[in-house]
Amino acid sequence: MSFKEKKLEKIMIIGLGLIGSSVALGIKREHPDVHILGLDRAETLDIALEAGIIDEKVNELNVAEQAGIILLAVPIQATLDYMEALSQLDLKKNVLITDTSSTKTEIMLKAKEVFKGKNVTFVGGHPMAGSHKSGVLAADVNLFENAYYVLTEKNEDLQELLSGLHAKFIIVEPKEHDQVTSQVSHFPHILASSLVQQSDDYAKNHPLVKHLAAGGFRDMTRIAEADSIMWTSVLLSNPEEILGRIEDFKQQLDTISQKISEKDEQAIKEFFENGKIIRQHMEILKGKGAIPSFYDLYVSIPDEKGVILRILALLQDISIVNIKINEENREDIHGQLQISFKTEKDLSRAREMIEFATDFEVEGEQDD
Ligand SMILES: NC(=O)c1ccc[n+]([C@@H]2O[C@H](COP(=O)([O-])OP(=O)(O)OC[C@H]3O[C@@H](n4cnc5c(N)ncnc54)[C@H](O)[C@@H]3O)[C@@H](O)[C@H]2O)c1
Ligand SMILES: O=C(O)C(=O)C[C@]1(C(=O)O)C=C[C@@H](O)C=C1
Repeated sequence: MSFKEKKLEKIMIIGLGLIGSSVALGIKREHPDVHILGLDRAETLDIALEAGIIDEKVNELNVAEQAGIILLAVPIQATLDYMEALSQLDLKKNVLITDTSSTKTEIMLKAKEVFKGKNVTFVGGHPMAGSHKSGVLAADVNLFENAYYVLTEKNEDLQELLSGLHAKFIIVEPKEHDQVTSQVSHFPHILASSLVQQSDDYAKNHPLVKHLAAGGFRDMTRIAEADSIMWTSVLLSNPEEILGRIEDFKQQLDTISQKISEKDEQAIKEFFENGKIIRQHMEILKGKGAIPSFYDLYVSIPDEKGVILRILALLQDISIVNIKINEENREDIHGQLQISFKTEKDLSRAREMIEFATDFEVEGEQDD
């Protein structure tokens, strides 16, 4: 049965939080006539129905027997439980099931176990975009714009269904996925939470810690606000790879500790130079990875009345996607205006206008 025929079927999304709701919005953007069944807690479903994210609330899993495609967007342990439960139902012939979990090895082993010999196609999925926010109220149709969407295998129907997310599909083996995400996602979340807890301990004798933290600390710790249930599930689902990253990081810290103890100026300088070059050449800075997902211009602004309106007036003929003010604790700079554009051309035009009309420091995509 092709997607077109499946599309006449109902799509079921289990878990209408940040990811499930954002996926639903993306599906509807491209396929407004798809009928989406939603399963979640009652209050979440009420919001999702009211917001047009789903078309029908369900509170029984066996309604899945009506669906041609089922998408799981709940924490990993719940995903595993649902896979088990779904395998016991009389699902549609050739039903397509996919998940969004932040790990893949455990999920794919489960799929092999419970759907073996059944008329089910299970494709592991993982959108490499998200937020520290959670829940249906955090839903964002643009969440996956320009982000990678990992699949464990190519599937035309699924990719067509999800085409409205405007993500880039990439096929990755489950084990490799869990190794890579342990480095760029799972371990960073541990670091962020450790850093804020270490700082909280230190603040007991140094209360100014809670006041003097600036943009660097803010950037490093945003994800410490992420959902504890989700991240507990992630760590328990990928323990070996994550423990390996922790051990490796301990060695990194030991190395730099030794250079500091030896006051090895050259080695310390190379340490930071190396980090700078690596970060500048990572895809995330080019808007090709998940974040910042668009083309971002950073304008350092003085603490002057009306300065932001003045900048936006200059850009009134350019399409702006998002504006953010990042506070800075620097003496001469009140903050940094982060202006996001959909295209590099818009960013370049905006940069030219601001540099022509002001003497503000401007940085953008072009800066390698
Ligand atoms: N948050 C991110 O940045 C991100 C990014 C990519 C993938 N993911 C993955 O997406 C999945 C969902 O994460 P999220 O960020 O949307 O979390 P979330 O907390 O925003 O949403 C989870 C939703 O699932 C519901 N839920 C939980 N247990 C349930 C159950 N047993 N039955 C029905 N509904 C249940 C919750 O009520 C909530 O609405 C997770 O597997 C996570 O690993 C998260
Ligand atoms: O953007 C964020 O806040 C995220 O944490 C998203 C993020 C990550 O980058 O680690 C979190 C979990 C996912 O599985 C994928 C992406």
